[in-house]
Formats: sequence, structure tokens, C-alpha cells
Amino acid sequence: MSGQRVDVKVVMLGKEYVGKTSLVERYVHDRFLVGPYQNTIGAAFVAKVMSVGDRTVTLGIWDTAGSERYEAMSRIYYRGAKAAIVCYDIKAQLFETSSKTGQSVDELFQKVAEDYVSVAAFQVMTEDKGVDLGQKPNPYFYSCCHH
Ligand SMILES: Nc1nc2c(ncn2[C@@H]2O[C@H](COP(=O)(O)OP(=O)(O)OP(=O)(O)O)[C@@H](O)[C@H]2O)c(=O)[nH]1
Repeated sequence: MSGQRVDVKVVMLGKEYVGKTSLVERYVHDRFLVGPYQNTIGAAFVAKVMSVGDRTVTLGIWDTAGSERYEAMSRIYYRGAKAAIVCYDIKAQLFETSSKTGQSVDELFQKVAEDYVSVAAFQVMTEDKGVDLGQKPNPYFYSCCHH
């Protein structure tokens, strides 16, 4: 086994626009480009050679497109993969819950209710007439936008 070359297929997974290509670009080319990368063919491949102990490991990284229109094609790229890096956007809020201990369960549902109330209040405010930036603030305006 010593000195052996190992090929490892890795797939990047996740919805579109979560930053899969940016992550690969940072790792492979050590750069970051502002704005989305255009992944027009459904997948891109890049190989990166590295050493792990006395082994030479070639990571064959398949960067799949997150768009649903490429979903069937992306599934083809999963085949034979030894690892998957699942990316998601932390703008989505994460709650680590335990149904066994009750950890963060109340907080999760409380946040759902709170978010609904604040979004619904904002919609009521903007739906009919839009937001008039020149209008005098009233108590309702302050209560939903400043807390
Ligand atoms: N601030 C910040 N922006 C990021 C980061 N990673 C990606 N982005 C931005 O997020 C957007 C989407 O990044 P992409 O790498 O194109 O996302 P993708 O998952 O490959 O998208 P698809 O190819 O459509 O599936 C771009 O505007 C990036 O500049 C990050 O770590 N921090």
C-alpha cells in the first residue's frame, strides 16, 4: 500500500447558488470571483493531486449544477463517488434539535411563528400602496421595522 496512487471521486452537491463552484475555485485555484459562475453544461470536472502520508491522492472533483433542470444529469455524476460535499446556504437558519432531550424544539417553532408575524406585518404595510420613503413614520411602522 505504501506509495500507492489513489483516485477519489468527489461530487459537489447542493441547490443552485449555494456556492459549490466558488468553493472548488477557492480550493483548486485559491481565488474568489464575485458573482455566480455560469455552469451551463450541468457539471464541471477538475482534478487535484495531494499527498496523504506516503500516498498520492488524486481528488477528481465533479461540480454539479444545482438547478433543477440539470437534476437528472447530476445523478449520473454521483455514480462511483467516494465522497459528497453537500453545500447549503446559511441564510437558511439552522436549528440543531433533539426530540429526545427537547433541545431547541420550542425555539424552532417560536422562530417560525415570529418570522410569520413579522413577514405578514411587512406585507400588510407594503402590499396596497408600496413603501413611501417620504412618509412620516407612524407607531406601526416603527414597531415592525425597528425591532
Ligand atoms: N460572501 C460569500 N459569497 C459567496 C460564497 N460562496 C459563494 N458566494 C457567492 O454566491 C453566489 C453563488 O456562487 P456559485 O459558486 O456560483 O454557486 P453554485 O452553487 O456553484 O451555483 P450553481 O452552479 O447555479 O449550482 C456567487 O455570487 C458567489 O460570489 C462565500 O463563501 N461567501
